[in-house]
Amino acid sequence: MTILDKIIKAKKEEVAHQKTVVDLEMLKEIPGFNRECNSLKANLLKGGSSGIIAEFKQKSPSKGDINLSAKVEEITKAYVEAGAAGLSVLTESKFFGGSQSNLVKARETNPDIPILRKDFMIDSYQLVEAKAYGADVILLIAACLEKKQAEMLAKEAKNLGLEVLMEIHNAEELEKVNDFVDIVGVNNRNLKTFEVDVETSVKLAKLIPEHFVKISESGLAGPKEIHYLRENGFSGFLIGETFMKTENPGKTCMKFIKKL
Ligand SMILES: O=C(O)c1ccccc1NCC(=O)[C@H](O)[C@H](O)COP(=O)(O)O
Repeated sequence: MTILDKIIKAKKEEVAHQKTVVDLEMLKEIPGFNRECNSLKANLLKGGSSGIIAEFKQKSPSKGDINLSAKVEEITKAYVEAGAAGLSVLTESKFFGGSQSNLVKARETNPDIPILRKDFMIDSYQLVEAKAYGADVILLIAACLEKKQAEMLAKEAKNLGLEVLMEIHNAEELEKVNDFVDIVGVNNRNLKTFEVDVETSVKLAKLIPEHFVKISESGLAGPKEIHYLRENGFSGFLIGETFMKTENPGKTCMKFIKKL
């Protein structure tokens, strides 16, 4: 069983359980559900944008514990002050130590910044959750979804006013990118070996249709890589560990952005 298989198995169980705790109608009554979303796409395309999507990530399958004592309000506020174009908040708990409550807190602390709900989306229930708890953008991982399922989830997300980021790891997965997708993300992390290689982004960029906003994800460690990726057509850069592993993630993010 691959790590992705394990995550999706656990996610199916979690979603089934969650539906029995908070049903769809209850979710739709949460005030956040009727919010107007902030646009990550617009922020990434804005002149002078850092393009940095700064992630709140406390642990991961590849690195284990990263920063378990981190406080989401403090760090996301500092990321925004540092000039991040958007935030990414992990809500997957078992493998990444995330939570819905972190998403809610990040939203309350930072009302105007686009927030990506970073999770493994397999069911429309999770889209309603994402909207209600404060996300503006949802992630669809091509490797976890059938083509039809990806299209249905993307369409439903758009109907809720959310933006859609679809993540690919290879050229074959590009065929799952559909007309409802706003942003295509190339993940540099090989999910079998956990190795990261920026060349994955550069190679795939040439195959992604021009009209999609492109972001590069994972393993980004320094401004040089960001310049190289910009030269290759990327407008956004999703960074977690490089910031979160330091004593002061907000300060590290600020120093990083100043060097861009
Ligand atoms: O980070 C992992 O170990 C991981 C393992 C399996 C599936 C997904 C995984 N990461 C999700 C992400 O996309 C990253 O959190 C994100 O791109 C930031 O990456 P990084 O800057 O390397 O923390």
